[in-house]
Amino acid sequence: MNPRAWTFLSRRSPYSNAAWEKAVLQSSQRQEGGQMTVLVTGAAGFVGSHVSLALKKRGDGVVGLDNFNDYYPVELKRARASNLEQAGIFIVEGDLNDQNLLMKLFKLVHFTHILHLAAQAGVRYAVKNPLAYVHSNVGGFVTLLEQCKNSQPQPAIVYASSSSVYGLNSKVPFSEDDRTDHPASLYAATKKADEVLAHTYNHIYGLSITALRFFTVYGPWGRPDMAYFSFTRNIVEGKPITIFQGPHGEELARDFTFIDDIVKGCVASLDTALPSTGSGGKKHKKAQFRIYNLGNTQPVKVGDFVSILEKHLKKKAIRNIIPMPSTGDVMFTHANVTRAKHDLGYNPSTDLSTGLHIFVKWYKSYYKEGAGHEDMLKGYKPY
Ligand SMILES: NC(=O)c1ccc[n+]([C@@H]2O[C@H](COP(=O)([O-])OP(=O)(O)OC[C@H]3O[C@@H](n4cnc5c(N)ncnc54)[C@H](O)[C@@H]3O)[C@@H](O)[C@H]2O)c1
Ligand SMILES: O=C(O)[C@H]1O[C@H](OP(=O)(O)OP(=O)(O)OC[C@H]2O[C@@H](n3ccc(=O)[nH]c3=O)[C@H](O)[C@@H]2O)[C@H](O)[C@@H](O)[C@@H]1O
Repeated sequence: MNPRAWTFLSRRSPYSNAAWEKAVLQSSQRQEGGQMTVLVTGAAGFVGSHVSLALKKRGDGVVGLDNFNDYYPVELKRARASNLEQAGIFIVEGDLNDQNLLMKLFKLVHFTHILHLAAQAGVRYAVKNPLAYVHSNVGGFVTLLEQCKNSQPQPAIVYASSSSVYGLNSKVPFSEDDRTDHPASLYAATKKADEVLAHTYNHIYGLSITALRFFTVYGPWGRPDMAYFSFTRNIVEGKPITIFQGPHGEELARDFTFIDDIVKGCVASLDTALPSTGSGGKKHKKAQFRIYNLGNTQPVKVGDFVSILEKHLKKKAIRNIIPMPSTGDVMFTHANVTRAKHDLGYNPSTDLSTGLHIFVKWYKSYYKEGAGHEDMLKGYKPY
C-alpha cells in the first residue's frame, strides 16, 4: 500500500478495518538490519517523530500511536506525521486510554519494544488543566502497562520521565539517586508517579522498564509551547518576551539538551534493554529496571540563552523581566549523566549555540519568516 494513502486512513477511527490492519502490519515490518519491532507512543510529537525516523532508518519496524490533541497546533503534528508516512511509518490515531485499540494493536503485531513518549507535557500548563496530565500521564500509562503485562511475550519498555522529578532538589548536578519526592508542579508529580508505577509493574509482573529523565529538549520540529520556540517567534515578530526571575532577582537556568543527543540516548536504551521476564501476567524472575538522566550537563541562564538566540536571529529581543509566576518552575536543572555514559555510551555532543543555530535555520525555512506563522500559538495561554 502506498504510504500516501495513510493520512486519510489514520484519521479514520474504526480500527477493525482491513486497510487499517494492512497499514499497521506494513509499518511494523523490519527491513534489512532491523532488530526490533517498536511501538512509539507520541510519534507525532517532537521527540517521538525524531526517534521514530531514526529507528526506521536503521531497519527497525516502527508503528506510531498518537491522539493528535490540540495542546499546541495540530498542524505541526500533522506535518511531522507526514514526514513519518513518507518514511513508511504509519501512525495509529487514538488515545492511550483506549483499551480496545491497544488490545487490537498488540494482537496484530508482536512488539518487541515500546518507546513510550506520549504524555501531556509542559510544566506551567498543569495549573490550567491538571486533569489532562492525570488522563494521559497516569491513566494512559497504566492502560499501556496493563496491556504490556498481559502480552505474551511481554515487550521491553523505555519511556520518558523528566528532569522535573528532581523538583526542589538543590544538590547539583542532579544524580539518579537524589531525592525525587518534592515535586514543584503537578506535571512533575505525574512523572514521578510514572516512575513509581513503573517500578510496581516491574516488581509484580517482570516488565523490563527503563525511565529516561530528559532535560529541557530543543531542536527542529520542536514544541511551540517551549521557551526557545515561543521566544524565537516573538523576536522575529518584534514582540516582547517574558523572562522569569527568582524571588531575589536570581536568573533561572536550564540544562538545555539538543534533540539529536536525546535520540541517541533513546535508541541506546532500546538497544540495551533486556527482555521482560513475565508471561500471562506473572513474573518468572527479576526483570531489568533502570533510570537515566539524559541532559547536556552544561546549564545556561535563560538570559544568556536569549542572547544566543538573538545572535542567530540577528535581532534583539524586547526583554520583559518579571517575577516567576507560581506555576511550578524550578530555579535550575543540571544533569549528571555518568550512569548513562557508562551503560548507554551516551555522550551529549551539541552545545547550545550550535543547536540553536540548527533550530533557527529550521524555524525560518518552516515558517518562511514573516508569513504563515500567525496562528502558531493560537489559543495557547499556559499561565
Ligand atoms: N521536550 C522536553 O523538553 C521534555 C523534557 C522532559 C520530558 N519530556 C517528555 O518526553 C515526552 C515527549 O515530549 P515531547 O516534547 O515530544 O512532547 P509532545 O507534546 O511534542 O509529544 C507528545 C505526544 O503525545 C501525544 N499524546 C498526548 N497524550 C496522549 C494520549 N493520551 N494518547 C495518545 N497520544 C497522546 C500528543 O499528541 C503529542 O503528539 C513526553 O513524555 C514529555 O513529558 C519532554
Ligand atoms: O526538562 C524537563 O523535564 C521539562 O523541560 C521543559 O520544561 P522547561 O524547562 O520549563 O522548558 P521551557 O518551557 O522551554 O522553559 C525554559 C526556561 O525558560 C523559562 N521561561 C519560560 C517561558 C517564559 O515565558 N519565560 C521564561 O523565562 C522557564 O522558567 C525555564 O527556566 C518541557 O516543557 C517539559 O515538558 C519537560 O518535562
